[in-house]
Order: sequence, then structure tokens, then C-alpha cells
Amino acid sequence: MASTSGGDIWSEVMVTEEREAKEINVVYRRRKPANISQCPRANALISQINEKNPVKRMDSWRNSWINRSLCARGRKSMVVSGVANVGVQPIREEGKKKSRPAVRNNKMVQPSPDYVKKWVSYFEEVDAFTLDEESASPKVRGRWQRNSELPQFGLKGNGETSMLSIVEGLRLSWIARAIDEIQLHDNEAESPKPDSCYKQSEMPDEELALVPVEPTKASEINSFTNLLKLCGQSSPQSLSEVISKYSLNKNDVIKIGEGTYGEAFKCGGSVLKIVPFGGDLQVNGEVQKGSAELFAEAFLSLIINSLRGGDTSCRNFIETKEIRVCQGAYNATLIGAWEDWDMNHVSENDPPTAFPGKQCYVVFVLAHGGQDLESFVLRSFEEVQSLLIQVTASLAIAEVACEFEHRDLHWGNVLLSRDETSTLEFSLQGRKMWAKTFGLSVSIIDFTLSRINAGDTIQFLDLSADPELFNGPKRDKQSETYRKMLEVTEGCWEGSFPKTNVLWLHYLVDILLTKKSYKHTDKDLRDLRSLRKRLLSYDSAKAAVSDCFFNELWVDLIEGVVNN
Ligand SMILES: Nc1ncnc2c1ncn2[C@@H]1O[C@H](COP(=O)(O)OP(=O)(O)OP(=O)(O)O)[C@@H](O)[C@H]1O
Repeated sequence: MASTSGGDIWSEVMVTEEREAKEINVVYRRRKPANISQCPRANALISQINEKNPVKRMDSWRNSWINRSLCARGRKSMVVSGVANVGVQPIREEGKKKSRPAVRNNKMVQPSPDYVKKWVSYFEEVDAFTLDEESASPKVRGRWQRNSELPQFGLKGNGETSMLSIVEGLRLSWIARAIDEIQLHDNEAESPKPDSCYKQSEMPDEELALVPVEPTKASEINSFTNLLKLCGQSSPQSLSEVISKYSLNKNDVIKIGEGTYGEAFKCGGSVLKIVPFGGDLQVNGEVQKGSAELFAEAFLSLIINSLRGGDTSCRNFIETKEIRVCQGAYNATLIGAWEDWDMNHVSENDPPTAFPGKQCYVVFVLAHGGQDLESFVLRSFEEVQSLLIQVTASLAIAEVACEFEHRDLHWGNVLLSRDETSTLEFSLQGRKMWAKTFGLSVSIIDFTLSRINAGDTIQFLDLSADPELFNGPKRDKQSETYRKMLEVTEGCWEGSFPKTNVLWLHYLVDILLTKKSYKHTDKDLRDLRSLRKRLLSYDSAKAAVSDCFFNELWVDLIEGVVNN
């Protein structure tokens, strides 16, 4: 029988959570909020916003505030795509070159003190939730940050909860071992030996000959070594080696997407997202990411990946099968696939032919998640419900597990496919729930802007470093969502603000109301509009998942039989 009290069951979970909070904190230790009076900038902003809008009190949104210094690199602009009305499937613009982002400037930027204030007043002019334009994926570039410099793991000897403990808590023994090794390495008095820094000979990719080179900077070598260890490698591989592991047939390698940094190729049944790093060559007008940034991104992906199993059973974050460090020029197979895509779609990215033999990459080997929401043709309102319950429940679980905030959940980062399954299991702190899926499978990708709390380490990206991110067009729903995030976080991107997940849920509901078509009744749209309104009152996905919109989507499973 279908549960008519899904919200009640989740409420029970919340009660259980409170009871167990102490134990949980042992593993996922929250940082203690600093005294707010120590944060004059925050106080000024809060007063300003509360004065202007007494209903929407900022202090009720704030979960924690952590003093930090603002320092980051320049960033680049986003691209705006066309408009589509409700009832009309959006048509992708093909064969047209989109605007290229500005060249990233790689110097440290100190935002002006009035920076956040300026944007708070900017978006207050806009009714953020009655928007009729949509932008494409922003071309965000920034520095991955931790609350301490990489690589300081501080795992042993101080008795504190650590990155290792959260990893152990998540039962990631192999990552735990890698982190352990890294820590041992970091504890050595001398810099690590440069045996993991390689230079490729000028031979073709198939004939890689990696030879050690002298380190240029000890910290770079350290990060590079840590990245290798995280990937379980002692030296980089060639791209060909990774490709041949996933497909023996060259025709089976097809480019399926591109981002600011990553090129995504379908390879057999998997997806290889290839991100160059550490080189001098500018890629798509950008300075390449460094080893530390890729380490952080890889680490975050692995932590999120771990939520798929164990106690959390949350399968909506894309599966990361493995992560490899590679070196060498692009091989002929990849170049061929890249050119085929370019012929059909006109790539915004630079051709990968210019990469030198010594170029390094991180290759994220991912499950194939399907088509993005932007291009996927939804058939029914049931699929809309399925999409929303899956995204909301998985964000709720990740919030509880590691204070996860995606921070960039636009319709290009929600992948959809169909399968034969009718339910999906979710588990929050040991309580199992099943949601009706109506055969729709949802995968959340791209954790570039995401934030997690991994014990004594907070991984986040300082979005304040990219003023362009908040400078998108007025009445553009995606741009407004970044500005709303700024309002919620007050520019403190290190802090925990699960409300940002709700902002993206609100964005998704808006997209489903204004940009997508599917079979629906008047009541369906009324229900969706009501959900959109109610979402504004939630402070987290965990709170939103109890919304009555989802009640009839939870099912009771008795001995594996769905009774609804
Ligand atoms: N696992 C996957 N399954 C199917 N398609 C994928 C997968 N991963 C990535 N893609 C495709 O590749 C595109 C680029 O991937 P992604 O957004 O992760 O790259 P990125 O470089 O991080 O992008 P951004 O510019 O947003 O930072 C996606 O929009 C999607 O179309």
C-alpha cells in the first residue's frame, strides 16, 4: 500500500537524528561557529538585509559562520541561451558558436568590501522566481579551497576527528589507505622525492616513455604525489591505457559533452571526463587547474560516491568508477571523437591537438548518466515527480552525511535515463525508504562548485572570486539562483548553508513549470506551483523532503513487493 504519511516517516527520521546527533558528530564533526560579533561584515549585511526586508530574516538562514580570508583567482563569464515557453520543448542551438569566456586572470583577487552589498541590493530589485529566461552552464573558474592549505591532513596524534575518520566512517577502506599513506608521506621531514613527477618523451601516445623530471615547486610535487596516491597510482598512465580498459573498439569512443575544463567521452558503457591540469598551455582561454584543485575535486567525488552504498544508499550522485592520473598528448581516437562532435555541435572548446606530450590529465571514469534535463523529453507528470523526489532525497541524505551543498544544480547537471525499475531505495541514518521512480533514473553530476564537510576538512570553492557568476542577466532564473546563494551565504562560501540546495530545488521546479513539457492535468501544475511556493520556507533539502508533494511517492515495500 502506498504510504500516505511519507512526511511523518521522515519526521520520525528527524527525531531519531536528533537522538543520534551526538554519535554522528563524532564522525562528521561540525566546525563551531565563531561568535557572530567577530564578523563585522556579516553583521553589516544582516542588518542591511533585515532592515530592507524584515520578513526574510537573514540570521534564520545562517547555519554557521566561519571567519576566513577572501582570496582567490579571477573567474569568467557565463553564457546565455534561448528562451522557451511552457509547453514547448527547448530547442538546442546547434551549429552556432557561443560566446567564449574571458581569459582567466591568475592573480589573487581581494574583493572590495562593498562587493557583497552591491549584489545583495542588485538582486533585491528582481523578483527572482517569476523569471522567463534561462542561462546555460556558467563557465565558473576558481580555486578549490579547504579550511587549511593542501595537503595538511592532521590525521594523527591530536585525537581530533579527521578526514581519515570520515573516510573510515564511510567505509572507504581503499581511500582511507590512500589518505593514510598521504599522511605518512606528509609527516616526513623532507619533501617527497620527485619520483612521481614525470615527463613524457616526444614519442606518440602509444609509445609512452615517462621519465622523471626535477620538481619545480615542492608544494606542486606534494599535491601531485597525493593525487596519484588518491588514485592508487605510483605514476601516470597514458590516455590510451585507460581507454583500452573500457573499450577495445575505437569506434566505441564518442564525445558526448564538454564543460569549461572537461571533455566527456562515452567509452564502452562508461564516461571518461578528461580534465587537463598543471600545464602551461591555456585551455579554452583558461589557465589550467593545479594538482591541489584536482585532488580536492577527486576527493569530493569519491566521498559523494561513497554515499551510493553503505548506510546511506543514495544512488543519484553519478557513480565514479575510478579516477586516473594520465599523461601524454591526446591520441588519435580521442581527437577523432572530438572532431566528430565539433562537426555536429560546433565545440566551444579548443581542439585538443595542441596538448604537448608532457600534459597531465585527471580522468574521471563515470557511469553513463543519460541525457541532461535540458534536452531530455519528459513524458509524464509522474516523471516530473520522480525527478524531484530523487533529487530532493539525495540532497537531503548528502546534507546529513557530509553537509553537502551542490551549489550548481542547473538543468545541465541533472542527467536522466529510463530503466525498468519502479522504486529506488533511500536511507537516512539507517532508516530505509523507497520512492516511486516511474522508470526514471536521475544522476547528479559536476561537483566543481560543491561543498562538503569531511571531518576536519571543508572542501569548497570560493565563489566570491568570480564576480561574473553573480553578474548574469536579470530575470534569468539560473543567474538569480547564484545571486540568491550569495544572499544566503553572505559571501562566506566555506560555511554550511543547506538552504542553497533548496534554492536549486526551487530553480528545478521553476524549470519544470516554465521550460519543459509533459502530459499533465491542471491539478498537476497547481501542485507543482504550490511546491515551488512552499520550498521558499524550507532551510534545507532535509526539510523539503517531508513536503506533502512527495507523500504519495513513498512506497512501503513488503518482502520486495511494491504495494501501491
Ligand atoms: N557521467 C556522465 N554521463 C553522461 N554525460 C555526461 C557525464 N558526465 C558529463 N557528461 C556530459 O558532459 C558535459 C560536461 O560535463 P561536466 O559538466 O561534468 O564538465 P565540467 O567541465 O565540470 O563543466 P562546467 O563547465 O560546468 O564546469 C555534461 O553537461 C554532460 O552533457
